[in-house]
Amino acid sequence: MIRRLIDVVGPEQARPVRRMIVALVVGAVLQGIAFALLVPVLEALFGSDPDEVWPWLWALLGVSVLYGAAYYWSLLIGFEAGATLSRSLHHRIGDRVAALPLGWFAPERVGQLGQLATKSVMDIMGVPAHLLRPLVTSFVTPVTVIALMYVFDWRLALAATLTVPLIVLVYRWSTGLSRLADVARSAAHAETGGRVVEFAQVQPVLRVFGRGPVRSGARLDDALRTQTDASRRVLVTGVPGLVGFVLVIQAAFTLILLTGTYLALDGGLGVAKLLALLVLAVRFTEPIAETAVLGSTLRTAGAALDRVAELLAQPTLPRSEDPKVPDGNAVRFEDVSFGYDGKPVLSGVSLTLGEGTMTALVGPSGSGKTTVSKLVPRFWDVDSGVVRVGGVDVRDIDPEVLMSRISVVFQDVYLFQGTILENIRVGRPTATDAEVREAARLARVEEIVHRLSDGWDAQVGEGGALLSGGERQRVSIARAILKNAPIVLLDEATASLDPENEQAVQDALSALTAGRTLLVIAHRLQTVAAADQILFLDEGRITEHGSHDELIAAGGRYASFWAERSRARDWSLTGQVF
Ligand SMILES: Nc1ncnc2c1ncn2[C@@H]1O[C@H](COP(=O)(O)OP(=O)(O)OP(=O)(O)O)[C@@H](O)[C@H]1O
Repeated sequence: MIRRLIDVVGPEQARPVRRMIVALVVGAVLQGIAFALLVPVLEALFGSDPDEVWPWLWALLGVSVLYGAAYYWSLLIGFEAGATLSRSLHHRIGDRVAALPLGWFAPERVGQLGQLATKSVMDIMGVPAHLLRPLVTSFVTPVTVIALMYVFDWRLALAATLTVPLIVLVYRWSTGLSRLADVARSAAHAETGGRVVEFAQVQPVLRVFGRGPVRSGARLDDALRTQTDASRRVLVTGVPGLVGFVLVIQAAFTLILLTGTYLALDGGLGVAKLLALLVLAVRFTEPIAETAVLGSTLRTAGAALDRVAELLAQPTLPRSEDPKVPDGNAVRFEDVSFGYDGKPVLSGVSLTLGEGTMTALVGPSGSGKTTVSKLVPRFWDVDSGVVRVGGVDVRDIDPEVLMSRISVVFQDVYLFQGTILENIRVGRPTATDAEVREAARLARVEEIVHRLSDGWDAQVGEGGALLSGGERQRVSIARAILKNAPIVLLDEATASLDPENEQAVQDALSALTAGRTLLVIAHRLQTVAAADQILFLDEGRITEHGSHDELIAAGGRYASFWAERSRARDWSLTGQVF
């Protein structure tokens, strides 16, 4: 646990943790010595000359004062270590997150990250202040006590030593039992959390289809039942372990008691010394018994450490040692293959997006269109082949330079809590107010602003919840216009927009895309018709490419698709139609 903690906080922040451990060990040894001094104190008190007690009493007082000082010192370091730990963990998590490839940020990961930066960090912060002390004390104090017992009576000390392996075994057995049940309970908690969210999200769909909350309610009920069962299992499996551990400690004490009584009856041990050693034996077992209740807290902290360690071990986006500057803004894929977690998605894709031209990418759902667009800004790196921007492998371009050349407009637009202007300014934080307003005008965001009661100061709500889908996309296009990057990657909205919004989005796009290298994942007839070239992607391969006329003349899948869709009135190039 301590080694994992030091690994996670990093070597430079490990010093306060190490100092804390030293303070705790010193404190625990002094505590053990103070307990052991009770033996000569009691012996002297019950002996023939009670005055002999004074030197021992002074020694006990001295050790107790030193123990108090060590305790105070460890408390101070504990608080300092907790604060340093939280700062260092947040920095390390933040640095790693900033260096992770953009593809890592799937929605579920973002949720986990929130948990990690709050709850897991809190759990780890508590380790120095609340866990290290009992952990160190429960080990070091009994060891000191046993070692000093050997000074007073080796036979009783031996009896105490013999109980140690048994205590360790039972401790391992009891924590092993609870660990399995704890894991099941954590999984059940997570599942219930997910079902509660689903239960809330699915309400509109179920009610619209007249089903009521029955099905998802049943799933939630199942999850709650599993959670209750898992919690009961924690008790059922945890309690025997706990009771077993307490019993073995009692047994250890009884063994020492019996040995001592036997030795006293035999005349080999004085009653005063026996009493004193029994007091010592109590001090030997007490700290160990206290660790029994720490099990679940220890596992929680251990799990938090594992989660943070896992994030810190995520590979970051490799940066070139010798970055090159792209010459121009054409984009080329050369024999690119790529897969997610070993599952191939693109194989042998070669394509060219000429500088200042528009390319429409069409194909069935799941054929890999979005993946193609995400390889350009290095959301992921290719498995084989090369993606080039301006003739340079994107892996050899400084990531900031690469991103400065690319604007991305996805379907799922995220807006920050704030005003519309603040949201547009994200495109180029150094832009003047006039530039931001001009971008807003070109993307037809001005019209939205006029409709809102607070005008430009209106808040968009978290995630842009107070705007419609089409309006959010217009704000996102305004951001891209303000950024003024020469390469634009655009995932055209599949969701139907009302005619007014649709026209506004089209106008906004025209303002954004004029004269740029444009890759558009096309879903609308007019977009495909306007493209300089069309690429047809099927199962991760470009199966057809050319202009609209060429592809129609070739009579391939694009042509049949075209014929079919031309018959339909409100058509779209989404996957279901293929
Ligand atoms: N982050 C990811 N992790 C794992 N698999 C993924 C990920 N993103 C996409 N995939 C898988 O890769 C394949 C291609 O997905 P992609 O989104 O590129 O297709 P698409 O042609 O854009 O589909 P659509 O038109 O439906 O958006 C799909 O099978 C998808 O399930």
